Amino acid sequence: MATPSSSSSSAAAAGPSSSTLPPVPRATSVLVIGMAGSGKSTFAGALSDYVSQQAAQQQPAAAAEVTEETPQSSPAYIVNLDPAVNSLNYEPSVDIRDTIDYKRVMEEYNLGPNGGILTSLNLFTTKFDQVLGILERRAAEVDQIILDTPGQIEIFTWSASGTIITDSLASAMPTCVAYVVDTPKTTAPATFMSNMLYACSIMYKTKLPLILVFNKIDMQTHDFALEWMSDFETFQAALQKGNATDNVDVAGNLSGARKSTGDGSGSGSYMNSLMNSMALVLDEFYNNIRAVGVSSTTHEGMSDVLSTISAARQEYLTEYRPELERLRQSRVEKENARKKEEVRRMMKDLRVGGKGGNPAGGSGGSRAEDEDKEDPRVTAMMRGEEDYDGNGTLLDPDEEEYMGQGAAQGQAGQPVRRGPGATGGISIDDGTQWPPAA
Ligand SMILES: Nc1nc2c(ncn2[C@@H]2O[C@H](COP(=O)(O)OP(=O)(O)OP(=O)(O)O)[C@@H](O)[C@H]2O)c(=O)[nH]1
Repeated sequence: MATPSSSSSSAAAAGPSSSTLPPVPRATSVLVIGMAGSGKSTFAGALSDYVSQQAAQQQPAAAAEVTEETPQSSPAYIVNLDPAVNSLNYEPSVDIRDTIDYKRVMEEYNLGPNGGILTSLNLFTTKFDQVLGILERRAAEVDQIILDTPGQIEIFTWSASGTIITDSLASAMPTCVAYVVDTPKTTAPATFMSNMLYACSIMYKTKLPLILVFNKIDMQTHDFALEWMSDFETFQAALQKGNATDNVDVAGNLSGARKSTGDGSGSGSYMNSLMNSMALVLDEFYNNIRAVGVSSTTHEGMSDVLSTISAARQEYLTEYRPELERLRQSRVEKENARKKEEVRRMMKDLRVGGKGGNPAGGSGGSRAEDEDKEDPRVTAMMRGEEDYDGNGTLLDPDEEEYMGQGAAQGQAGQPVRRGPGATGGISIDDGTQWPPAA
């Protein structure tokens, strides 16, 4: 839930009105990503329920002192992006299954289950601009927009459609990734390390604030994970207790079949030393990452999740958004420079063989000087200062307006004809003719 303080700081971070980005909306979008069965859907539904309960509790109390500026909590908005899910523990506001029939996609394209999910997501992404339009409207009314992703993690994280969805969302509103970890299944050092490397790669790829959500803490506390992340030596000690793939219970005892050899090397010594090195590499990741423990079934830890989402929103505003703004600005500048260069080349071409007049505004100076000068008409058109019909609408060549424009430039009120059999050519009002007369 975005707190009042986060809302006001969002407005401040929205930056000057010259920003090329849309204003910062009230909502934060949360992309729920995680390994199959980690509890993504259960977590998405639980988060939404929790936000609704909070809203219900807060609103009667706030009713007496409500002003127009008071931000009100409201239920989250959920998007289901998993086309293959059978049943959900929440009612999605937007559901990929309403648009795409995953089983039919499999039949039509002769695909297996994963190919079917990927193709369904690709097809859905072609409509994502419409979905984004809906989400942008909703972003003014709710605090959270939760997106539940497909079960197979790589279908979303390593596909073009996943990237398009993530990037579009992140350009429209504050966005963070909630990386859901199945805590009871992560007590083996090797599984833990794999999960952390995956989370790190997602953060690296999306560049978005990431929250590690240790789920299912009703079954297994996540304290061991926090300890491994904050103290390298405890992770090393867990490795030395035995094979890296053996589970370590809460008290640090091995629960796997193979027990420690007692010599401290463990049976997979190459793997252990590799993981030792990787744990050191991940140190920087651990130092800066936000981690929370939650039970999606009992709602334990949900309030921590909400405050962590608020912190992630702040990180988006202070780090991701300025970078996005800078990239947009440089893209706009490059595009303007490209257009300017094209116009300059076009004007140069028009001068070739032209009679006397210089459409680029030259007036007898050297050619190099003329090339550097801007034609005021062109400059005005590029800046949109002149009455210029370049509004993106395709002009119908048969329409009067178009013929009229030609007629103004053609001979004796005759429209200019182009293409095969054209006789008029292009005439510029200072007398230059293209193509030049033979
Ligand atoms: N005990 C407990 N079980 C949970 C919790 N969260 C999810 N589960 C269970 O874990 C199983 C998988 O949960 P889902 O929400 O379907 O997981 P998912 O990641 O969305 O699954 P896929 O999308 O199919 O990969 C279900 O049986 C849930 O009931 C939790 O916090 N505690």
